[in-house]
Amino acid sequence: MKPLLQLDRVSVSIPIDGDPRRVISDVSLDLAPGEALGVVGESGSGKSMTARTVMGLLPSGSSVAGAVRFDGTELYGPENQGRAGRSRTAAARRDIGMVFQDARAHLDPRQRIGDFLVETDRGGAARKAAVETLDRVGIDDAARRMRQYPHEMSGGMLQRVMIASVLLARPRLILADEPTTALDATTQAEVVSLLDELRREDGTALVFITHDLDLAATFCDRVAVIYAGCLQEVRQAELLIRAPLHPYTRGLLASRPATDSRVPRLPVVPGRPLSAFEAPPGCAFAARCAHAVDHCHQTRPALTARQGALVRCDRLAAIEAAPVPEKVNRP
Ligand SMILES: Nc1ncnc2c1ncn2[C@@H]1O[C@H](COP(=O)(O)OP(=O)(O)OP(=O)(O)O)[C@@H](O)[C@H]1O
Repeated sequence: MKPLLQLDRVSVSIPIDGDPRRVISDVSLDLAPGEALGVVGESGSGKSMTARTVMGLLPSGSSVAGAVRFDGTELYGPENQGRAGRSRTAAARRDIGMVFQDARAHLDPRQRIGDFLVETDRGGAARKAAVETLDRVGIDDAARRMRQYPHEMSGGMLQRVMIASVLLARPRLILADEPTTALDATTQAEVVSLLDELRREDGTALVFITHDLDLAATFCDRVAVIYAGCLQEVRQAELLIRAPLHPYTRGLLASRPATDSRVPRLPVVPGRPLSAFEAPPGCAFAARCAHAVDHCHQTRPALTARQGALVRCDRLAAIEAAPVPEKVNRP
């Protein structure tokens, strides 16, 4: 099937303290219409920047190499030049919605929910659609809620409002960037189930960005694991959990808490995660990898097809001899 979203060897640099710094390194990913893709990695690995690249929300002075295509239209790339290119890009992006981590930070505290959802010059039909959509995302008494301000609602409700605002634009792709991280565990589960239900009903594709590999694997068809701005493994979700290939994926799985989702996550994988611009020339993960040999520190592995996965590791033959890690219980 023709991909809806395609990242083709995408690298991104943003200005940090005045200098261009690489935050995404050579990422290639395809997403089919209606597919849910989890993007998982530790803090600073470039997950948000990947979504921001697709949305055109990079800081000014950023540069993008490679190509990003949405439904055949280049959002970045050699074809996307000049005024005509920019207007095609803007039109294509109207079919993409984004849900951010902290809904409250994206809402104007002085604006009523109804005015946020419906531009003032739009008529009664638009208001009716907004009320229906609030109802659909599980907000009771939606007509009354339209008149309320953000401070009158909980974080979970505001995230539902954000989801409603995205749905009102009838997107074909939703980018959800840690949409539940700011919420308590019960509300988290409700919001994730809601996103899952809505996208299945509407046939919308979803990119679900999270630290939580289990959560991504539960709700997504495939999961991409990213480290230091670089795609390390992408695979069908169930297989990735059951038979991870990359040592980093194995490490993420081994260091998750056993069952209780209220327990804070253990620090994943010993050592500190790196940003792309800090990564050494060889394998970005080599410094933290128990299987690394000299070669790994010198040569960056290519993304290679293996057992239905794409994986970036030159030591797989050696690692396959090692057992899949068990869950580690809390001390
Ligand atoms: N506004 C910014 N100014 C400077 N550096 C930034 C900015 N935003 C992100 N970065 C840097 O870009 C790199 C990638 O960050 P990104 O936010 O994409 O990571 P992430 O995987 O989404 O992390 P998190 O889970 O913490 O949100 C990191 O090194 C981060 O420090």
